[in-house]
Amino acid sequence: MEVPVVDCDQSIRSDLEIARDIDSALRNVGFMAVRNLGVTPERIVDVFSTAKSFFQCSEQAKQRCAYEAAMENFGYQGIGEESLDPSRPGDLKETFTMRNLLAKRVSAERWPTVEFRQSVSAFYQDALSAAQRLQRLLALALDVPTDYFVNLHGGENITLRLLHYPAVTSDTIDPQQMGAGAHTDYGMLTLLFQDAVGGLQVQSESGTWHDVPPRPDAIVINSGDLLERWSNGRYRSTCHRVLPRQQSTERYSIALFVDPDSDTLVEALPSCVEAGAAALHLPITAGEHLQAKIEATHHA
Ligand SMILES: O=C(O)CCC(=O)C(=O)O
Ligand SMILES: [Fe+2]
Repeated sequence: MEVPVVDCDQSIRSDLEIARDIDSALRNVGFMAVRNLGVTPERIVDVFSTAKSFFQCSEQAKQRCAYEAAMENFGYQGIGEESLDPSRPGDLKETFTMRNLLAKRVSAERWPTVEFRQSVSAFYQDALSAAQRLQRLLALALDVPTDYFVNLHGGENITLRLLHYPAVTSDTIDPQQMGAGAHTDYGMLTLLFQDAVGGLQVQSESGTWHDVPPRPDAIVINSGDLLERWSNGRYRSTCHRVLPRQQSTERYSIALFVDPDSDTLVEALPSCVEAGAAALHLPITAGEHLQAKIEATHHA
């Protein structure tokens, strides 16, 4: 199962052609590597350097910005505090999560530094523009008005997350532990920026795991549970995981979870349900799905 590469360069292809490629990638794999979405390499380098400086701080400094509650979904979580696969022990990663980060909901002292906040905010804005471009292409593929998805994502559940997978030795970890346990993403889309180390894997329908090799020029994008529901199963919310960094180098990645506003009722779109057939799932509000998932995976 290869993750298809999709080029979004509008100067060489029409939106319709790009939308067709996205449609085919999300149908077949649920993951794609997307080039030319408009996030500049400089912006990406800057935010990775911000993430590195933060995770290199002392445990005490990081704990000053500790995550407090799933309802808020903001702050630092240390190694083992989350199991993306709740049947496994805690993930071998540390994270800094920022839901709705431009909304100034949390007080200034819960941010590591002013520079950190500026760097992640600038990155967030660029990554969000890229996400909105994809949402408009998906609206074309799914035959809804251009801004259908953009309008349902005002930001209250859009979440930026910095991730650090430290190098670990096999004698100090539980053999059941993963960098990130097998899971599907909860919302509409995830944009994932990864460094050159690798470790992300996607699962095929037969259960086999396949590497998603890092590409310096592409963003990894996958469809989540709520897009699977909107599309009545046409797009897959593919299970994925990150291997632990055993006896090797550490890894950094950054994810933007593009999740709908809580009161959005997510139900199969007419273009995805055959005439006379029933939809695969009952309608659900985005808020109930997202909150239940977050609460099921957090230990602390
Ligand atoms: O770090 C990665 O490559 C993937 C992380 C991930 O799948 C997630 O946080 O949902
Ligand atoms: Fe994920």
